[in-house]
Amino acid sequence: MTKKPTIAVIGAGKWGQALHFALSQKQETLITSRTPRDIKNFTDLQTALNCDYLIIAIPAQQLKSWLKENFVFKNQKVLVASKGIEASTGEFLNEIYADYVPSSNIGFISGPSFAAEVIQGLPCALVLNSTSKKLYQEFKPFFPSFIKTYYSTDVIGAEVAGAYKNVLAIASGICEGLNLGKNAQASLISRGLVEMQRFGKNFGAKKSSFIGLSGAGDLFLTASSPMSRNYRVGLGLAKDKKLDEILEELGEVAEGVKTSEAIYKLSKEYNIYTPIANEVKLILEGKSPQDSLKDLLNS
Ligand SMILES: NC(=O)C1=CN([C@@H]2O[C@H](COP(=O)(O)OP(=O)(O)OC[C@H]3O[C@@H](n4cnc5c(N)ncnc54)[C@H](O)[C@@H]3O)[C@@H](O)[C@H]2O)C=CC1
Ligand SMILES: O=C(CO)COP(=O)(O)O
Repeated sequence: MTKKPTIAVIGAGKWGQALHFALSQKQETLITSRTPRDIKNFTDLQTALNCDYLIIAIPAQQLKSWLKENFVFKNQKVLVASKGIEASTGEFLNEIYADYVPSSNIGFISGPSFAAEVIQGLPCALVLNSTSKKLYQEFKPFFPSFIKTYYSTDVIGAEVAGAYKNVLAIASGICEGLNLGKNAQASLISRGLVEMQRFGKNFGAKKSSFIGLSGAGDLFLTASSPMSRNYRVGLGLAKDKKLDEILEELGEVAEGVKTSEAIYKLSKEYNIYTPIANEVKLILEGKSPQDSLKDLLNS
C-alpha cells in the first residue's frame, strides 16, 4: 500500500491558520509555529519539516534567518505563502529560497485572499506559480472546493505583484485617510498597477500576471479595504500617527512597510521609475503625506 502524503503549514499567523483551515477540509494537515498554539493538529517544527508537502507562511523579512536556522531540504515540495521583498538585500523570496529548495520543488501562492475570509470558507481564487506544472498538479488536489486554483509559470510576476500591492495599499489607505476622494483613489490604484508592471518587467515578469488575479486582483482587494493591514497603516499615517504606534496597534505584519524600502533600493539600482512606492517609503520615514501628494501631482 502506498503511504498517504503528509502536509504541514509552517507559521501560524493569520494566513498560515487560514491555509491550514482550508487544506484540512480534504486531508489531515499539520501546523507549526515558534510558540505552541491551541490548534487541531498542531505539531513541532521537526515533525512538520519531515512532511512531504510544506506551505510556509512566515513574514518575508524573517524568512532568510528562519531558513538558515531551521530548514533542511529532504526533497519536500514547498508552497510559499509570504508576500514581500527582503529589505536589507533587495532579494526576491525565490532568490532566497533558491539556496535551499530546487525550482522544481517550489511554488508561490498569489491572488486576492484575505485570511479572514478564507478561514470562513468563503469562495476565492488563487494562483500557484511554479516552473514545475507537476508541482502544481500535486498541490492542486489539497485545496478545498471553495478555492479555485490557477497555474502560472510566472514566479517573478507573482512575487512582484504580491509584494508591490502591499505598498500601494498603504498609499491607498493614506488617500482614504486624507479624504482625497474616489477619483484620486482610482487614479492612484490604476497608476500603481502601471508602476508595479513597469517594475516587474525589469525583472522578467509577464504583463499578463499584472492584469490577472496576482496583480489587479490582489491590488484591487488590498488597496480598497480596511480589512488590509497595509491599508490600515496608510489610514494611520494620514491621521499623523507615528509608525511605531500604528504597527503596535496592528499587532500583525504589514509587509508593505519594509517592501517599500526594498523597492526604493531596487528602483535606484536599476533606474526604474517608481514614484508612488518612493513616496510611500518617504512618508514612512516622516515626510508629510500632503507634501507627497503635491510631489506626485507635479511629477
Ligand atoms: N493575512 C492575510 O490575509 C494574508 C497574508 N499573506 C502573507 O503571509 C505572510 C504571513 O502573514 P500573516 O500570517 O497574515 O501574518 P501574522 O502577523 O498574522 O503572523 C505572522 C506569523 O509569522 C510568525 N513569525 C514571525 N517571525 C518569525 C520568525 N522569525 N520565525 C518563525 N516565525 C515567525 C509569527 O509567529 C506569526 O505566527 C505575510 O508575508 C503576508 O503578506 C498573504 C496572503 C494573505
Ligand atoms: O495579501 C493579502 C490579501 O491578498 C493581505 O493583505 P494585508 O497583509 O494588507 O492584510
